[in-house]
Amino acid sequence: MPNAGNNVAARGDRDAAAPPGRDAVPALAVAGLAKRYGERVALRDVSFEAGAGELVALTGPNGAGKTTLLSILAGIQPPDAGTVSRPPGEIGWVPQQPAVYSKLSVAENLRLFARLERVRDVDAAVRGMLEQTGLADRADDEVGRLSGGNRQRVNIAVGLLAAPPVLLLDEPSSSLDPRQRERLWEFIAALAARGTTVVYSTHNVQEAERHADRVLVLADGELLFCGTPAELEAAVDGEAAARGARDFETSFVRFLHERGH
Ligand SMILES: Nc1ncnc2c1ncn2[C@@H]1O[C@H](COP(=O)(O)OP(=O)(O)OP(=O)(O)O)[C@@H](O)[C@H]1O
Repeated sequence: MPNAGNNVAARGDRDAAAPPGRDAVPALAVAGLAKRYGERVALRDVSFEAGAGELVALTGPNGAGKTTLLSILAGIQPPDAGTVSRPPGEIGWVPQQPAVYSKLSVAENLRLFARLERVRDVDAAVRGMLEQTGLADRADDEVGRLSGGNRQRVNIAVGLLAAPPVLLLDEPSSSLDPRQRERLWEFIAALAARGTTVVYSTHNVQEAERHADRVLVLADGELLFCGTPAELEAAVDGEAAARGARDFETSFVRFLHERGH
C-alpha cells in the first residue's frame, strides 16, 4: 500500500518513545456514549480509552458522528447517555471553525483566551504557548495575516492555554497544504510525546493510519473499529486482498460497506 515505508517509520519513532502510562489508569475513558438529534441517532454506545501521551485518530465518513463525539468530550453538548472520565475543564478543544479574532494579534488573542479560561499566570501562559507553538516571532502579527498553518497553531495554542492533559482537534489538517500539514503533524506528535493525550478527527483514513497510535472508525454513530493502525490495515487489507483490491481507501470503503455503512 502507498506510504507503507513512511507508516512504519512514523510509528516506529512513536513506539520508541512509548506513551507513558498507557496501561495504567487511562487518561481518558469514554463509556456508553449515546446521542440523538430528534429521530436521528448520531452516536450509539460508543466506548473507548486512551492513555497519557496517546495519539488517537477518529475517522469515518461524513455524518459518522465525529464532531458530535468530540463536542460531547469537550463539554459543548451533553450526551443522552454514557460517561466521560474527565470534566470539560481538563479537556482542551480546538474546533474546526476557529474562535480566534483575526483583527487581534497572536499575543492579544492568547491573552484574551487565557483570561477567559481564568489561567492563573496569564503572561507566563502566553509566553509559554508562543514558545511551544513556535509563534514567538509572530506574537505581534494580526492573526488574519498569518498563513493557514500558523493560524492553525494559534487555534491549537488557545486549546492548550490551560495545559489540559487531553486535547481534542476537529479536522485539524483540513484547510492546510501538504507542507503545512506535515509541520502540524510534527507539532502534534511532539505534544503527544510530552504526555498530552491527543484525539483528532479526520476524513482521511490514510492520515489516521499514519498519524496515530490508535484509530477509531465511526460510521453512522457506531464505533466499528478501535485498534492500532497495523490492526486496521490487517482488517481492511485482509478482506480486500481476497478480492484483489489494491488501493487502501477503496478497500476501506468496502470495509465500511460490508458492515452495512
Ligand atoms: N445540531 C444538529 N441537529 C440535528 N442533527 C445534527 C446536528 N449535528 C449533527 N447532526 C447530525 O448528526 C449526525 C452526525 O453528525 P456529525 O457532524 O457529528 O458527523 P461528522 O462525522 O462530524 O460529519 P462530517 O465529517 O461531515 O463533519 C449527522 O447525521 C448530522 O446530520
